[in-house]
Amino acid sequence: MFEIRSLIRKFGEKTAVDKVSVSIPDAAMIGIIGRSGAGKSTLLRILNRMTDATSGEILHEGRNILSLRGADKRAWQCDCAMIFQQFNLVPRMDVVSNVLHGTLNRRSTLSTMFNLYPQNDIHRAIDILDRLGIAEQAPKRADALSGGQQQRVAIARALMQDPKIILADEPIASLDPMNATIVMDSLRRIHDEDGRTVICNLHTLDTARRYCDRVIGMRDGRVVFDGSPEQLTTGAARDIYGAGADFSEAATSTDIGALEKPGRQPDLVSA
Ligand SMILES: Nc1ncnc2c1ncn2[C@@H]1O[C@H](COP(=O)(O)OP(=O)(O)OP(=O)(O)O)[C@@H](O)[C@H]1O
Repeated sequence: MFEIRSLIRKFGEKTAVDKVSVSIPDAAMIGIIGRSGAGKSTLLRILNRMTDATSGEILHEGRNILSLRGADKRAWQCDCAMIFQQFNLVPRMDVVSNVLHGTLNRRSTLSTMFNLYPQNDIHRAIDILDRLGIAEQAPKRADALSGGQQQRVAIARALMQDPKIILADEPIASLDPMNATIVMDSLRRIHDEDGRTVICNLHTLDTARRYCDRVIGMRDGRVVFDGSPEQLTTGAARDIYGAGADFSEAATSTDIGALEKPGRQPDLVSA
């Protein structure tokens, strides 16, 4: 479990994250929603220590992770893998080498320079690709794959780090509905089977409702909603998006919502 306390991040006059306090239990599957500029990416980047906070604390196992330096900071970043909207693969490199990049933090500079990977790591990378249904793509160049396949390679690279937490920043924003479903199914399965915490920034309500056990809504840097998908009514969504009475859920939905949610009753949504 980790606890975010009074987290603030300012960019000049702009407060991107404004006194956010949230507890994240172990093995959680959480969706963060909110309109563009609400502070979702900045929050995830602070969690992973890619961006510094202006003030506040993130407590984990008795330590404030915002104070970690050097090897301790790198160890935290290993425990806390990040997935991005644009996949961030090395396009001209083959798939398996991209996945092996997930081990960079624990390898020597020399072995990295000469692309020398232990046999065990190569087998593990292929096993992870197999788990994600793309083992046959292993020898191909990353840029020869579809967007959905590339995002699964990025997930495989994250799993190579054996992280406790996966932070996914708009992981399906560049994908068509079918590939978005495959990627979200993969993240949910990783959570269910491995007990890893998954925190996803999502810009569509239906995806958050369908895949997450808890939804956090941000508006102007603040947390304005924190509850179950069932509590995320149209009225609550209207508050999060700062919309008027003419707020339409369709504007924040993909076709994923049209699919039946596995093992759940259809969501009852009322204003
Ligand atoms: N490096 C930066 N320099 C200046 N301002 C920034 C920087 N990063 C973010 N911001 C500002 O902070 C606010 C929050 O941005 P952030 O990207 O966290 O929002 P978001 O909810 O993730 O939006 P989106 O879905 O569009 O990515 C925005 O007003 C943004 O312009």
